[in-house]
Amino acid sequence: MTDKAFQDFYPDEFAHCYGCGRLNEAGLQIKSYWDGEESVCRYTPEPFFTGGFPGYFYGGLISSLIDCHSAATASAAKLRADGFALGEKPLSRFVTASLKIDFLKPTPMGKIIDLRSRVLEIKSRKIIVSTTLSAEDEIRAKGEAIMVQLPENR
Ligand SMILES: CCCCCCCCCCCCCC(=O)SCCNC(=O)CCNC(=O)[C@H](O)C(C)(C)COP(=O)(O)OP(=O)(O)OC[C@H]1O[C@@H](n2cnc3c(N)ncnc32)[C@H](O)[C@@H]1OP(=O)(O)O
Repeated sequence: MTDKAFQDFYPDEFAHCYGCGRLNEAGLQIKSYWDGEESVCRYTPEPFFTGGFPGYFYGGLISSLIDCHSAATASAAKLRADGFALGEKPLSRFVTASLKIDFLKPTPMGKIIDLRSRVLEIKSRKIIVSTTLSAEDEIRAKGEAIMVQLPENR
């Protein structure tokens, strides 16, 4: 058992992403954890991440959160599928091959954003992750990401 996040187990060279890199001081530094078969991430948007209407969250950041949480979920799911626990070996790095976002309802600023992901498919280097983004207990956006594991030599 560990209270560390998935992103804490990325090797340093893969820890500079704007959304999830723990070594990117100007980044969002999101943190993802297992909750049974789902992964979770909680984030409160900074006030300047406002979208086209005051009081609502910028859609590009919604996409970023879903993207980075999905990538971390893919990495952790691969480790788990290979029979290892978090911390037993560094996570493999997955990158986004495809990302589809449905914006279902506006997302209010100033509220905790709750991301939940499930793995739909693991096939060799490819993992498909489905994610919901909620605020105030309502789903505001959904995403489906195709994540591909970087080959060792990249
Ligand atoms: C320190 C060193 C760092 C070095 C980092 C260098 C790289 C950094 C790059 C990251 C940047 C920074 C990080 C970010 O910012 S992540 C966000 C931005 N993402 C990127 O920049 C990724 C750019 N794309 C690529 O590098 C390649 O296209 C990847 C690696 C994704 C796949 O190319 P690769 O040749 O490896 O894989 P493959 O062709 O054998 O496909 C494998 C499987 O995936 C399926 N598939 C693929 N694409 C799609 C698609 N669009 N829709 C649906 N499915 C797709 C494909 O059908 C197959 O499935 P299946 O047929 O087996 O079922």
